[in-house]
Amino acid sequence: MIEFQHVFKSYGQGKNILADINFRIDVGEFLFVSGPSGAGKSTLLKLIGALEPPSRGSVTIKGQRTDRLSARALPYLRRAVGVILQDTHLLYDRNAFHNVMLPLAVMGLNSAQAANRARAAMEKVGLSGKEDFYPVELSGGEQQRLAIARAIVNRPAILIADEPTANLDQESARRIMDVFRDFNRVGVTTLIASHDRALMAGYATRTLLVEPGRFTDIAGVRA
Ligand SMILES: Nc1ncnc2c1ncn2[C@@H]1O[C@H](COP(=O)(O)OP(=O)(O)OP(=O)(O)O)[C@@H](O)[C@H]1O
Repeated sequence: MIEFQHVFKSYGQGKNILADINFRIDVGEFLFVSGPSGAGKSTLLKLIGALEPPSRGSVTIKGQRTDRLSARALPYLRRAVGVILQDTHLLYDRNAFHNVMLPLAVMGLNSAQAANRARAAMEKVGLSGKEDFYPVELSGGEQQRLAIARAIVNRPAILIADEPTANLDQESARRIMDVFRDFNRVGVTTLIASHDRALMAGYATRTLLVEPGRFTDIAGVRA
């Protein structure tokens, strides 16, 4: 499903953030991406989402090498990965429903089909009834769930999230994690970068530990 072979990543002329990374992830796994700030967790997730190319080595997602895809094929691969970045990138001048509808604009669905999908996505994250709310009218946890709804509306096979529970209280954080767990239970491969090991222990079964100059693949949630 996801395979890294001898992956190196640097930005511009800078030093390697990731060096000689190798791992495989099977369909349906739930992984915790851990490590100190600035070590490269977000970079690892961006390589999986085909948002950044590797500097060297190969990243294969669903049987396709991201560095060998044409500019036309890349958006199709990106649609297989639901991405929730640290900055949720919600559009603040559109209501919740229209934020979720956005990724469907390029899918060729008619408007009734698209609206049904968007409503279903909002229901799955517990935001039914908030369709008309603007992002500023939602709590931090609700904004995160809205970002998740937008990420899953295309029914991606892989979900990656960068610190989705940062700045949330324990209860809201658990609620977010339960949303990910429910998607994972229906087969979505899930990777979450977090600083909250205790929280992740209830969900993930494997840890990718990204430290400066070191990468460790650990069974269970540790470190
Ligand atoms: N687009 C970019 N251009 C140049 N350098 C970058 C870019 N993105 C990240 N970096 C650098 O790469 C390093 C790793 O950043 P990354 O965001 O992957 O770390 P992280 O482990 O996710 O950190 P945090 O936990 O603080 O989010 C940092 O030194 C950062 O400054």
